[in-house]
Amino acid sequence: MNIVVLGAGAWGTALAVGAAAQDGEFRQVTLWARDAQQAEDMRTGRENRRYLPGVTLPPAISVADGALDASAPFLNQADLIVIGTPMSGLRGMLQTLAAHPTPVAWLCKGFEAPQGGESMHGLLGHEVRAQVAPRLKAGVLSGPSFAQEVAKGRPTALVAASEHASVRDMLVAAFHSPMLRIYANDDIVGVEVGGAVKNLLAIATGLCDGLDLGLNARAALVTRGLAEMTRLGVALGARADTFMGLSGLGDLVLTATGDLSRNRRVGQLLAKGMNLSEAVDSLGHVAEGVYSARTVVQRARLLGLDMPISEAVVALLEGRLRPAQAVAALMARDPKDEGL
Ligand SMILES: NC(=O)c1ccc[n+]([C@@H]2O[C@H](COP(=O)([O-])OP(=O)(O)OC[C@H]3O[C@@H](n4cnc5c(N)ncnc54)[C@H](O)[C@@H]3O)[C@@H](O)[C@H]2O)c1
Ligand SMILES: O=P(O)(O)OC[C@H](O)CO
Repeated sequence: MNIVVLGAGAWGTALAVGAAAQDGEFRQVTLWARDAQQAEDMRTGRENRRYLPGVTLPPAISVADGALDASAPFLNQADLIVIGTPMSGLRGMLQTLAAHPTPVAWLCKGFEAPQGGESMHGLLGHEVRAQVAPRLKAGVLSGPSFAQEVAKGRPTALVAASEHASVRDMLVAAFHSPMLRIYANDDIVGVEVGGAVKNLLAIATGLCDGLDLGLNARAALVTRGLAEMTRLGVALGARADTFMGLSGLGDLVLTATGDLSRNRRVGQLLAKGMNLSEAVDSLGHVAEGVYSARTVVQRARLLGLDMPISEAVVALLEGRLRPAQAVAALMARDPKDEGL
């Protein structure tokens, strides 16, 4: 099987390693980086020192770079093309691949930043695809997964979501292995809402832990955050049970509690008094929740939904509330019934 991964950040590299390390079947993996210097460094050192240090690139990985052209031979030879960029790179990649017959999957989790001004709202990956590449057979690979653990072969379960069975099947064939279980799901709306909203909630729990508010408070945020995620997803057309799965509850638990999370780290740093741009710059990696949060709230408001935790996170990121004020605002809300 021939797999191409476009984007050599932490997660694209980890999945390239996961696919290339499989025994018993011929695998050729091409890892494309937009930065020629980074690509040369990976070729010579057999390591992605910038984004995934300490992990050796297996021989089955070849590294490509240069301007990405839809007619590049390595793209035409692929059985599966995986887009490993952040949400900010997805639209351009899908435009480039729009006429390709090969199945495509993206890895990014979030809402794209609004295109065309602040009054517009951002889109999920499948909505961007519908706009720019409607004929492309595509889907998303999501679920609880820190790149460093996958690259080291630690047990992980993911979900492959697409409306096309052929894309789900191709993702399972490409990545399912003894250490990496891939479940299939046809609810791409639910899977994408889960991946986007859990990032914002991880900022909230990072803040909660950074302020030392306690484990009770964190459990409350995770549980009521799951209710917000489900509320938004169902209103956008998802199935409620998807939020009990890997891309919903699973990824929320991982990201909201795991110290490898960059989104959680942003919340912890804000709690310590760092400003947002310093916190983001200190990561060296993307934290999608920072860029998606406003769209989560915007879309919830358009649908008439109440999402108080998400509202508090946006107020905090925009500097309208300080950390302690955000907590006070959440606790001061009127009593209500528990349900969704
Ligand atoms: N790191 C993880 O553990 C992990 C796990 C699951 C999902 N994700 C998601 O995967 C996506 C990528 O995360 P990451 O951790 O690999 O990010 P990262 O910050 O480690 O790397 C991002 C990479 O994308 C490249 N890039 C950015 N814009 C690009 C563009 N327009 N064209 C080409 N390349 C571009 C950068 O040069 C960099 O190599 C995010 O949406 C993230 O939420 C990450
Ligand atoms: O480090 P984060 O917060 O971007 O989270 C990484 C993955 O999405 C966890 O599943």
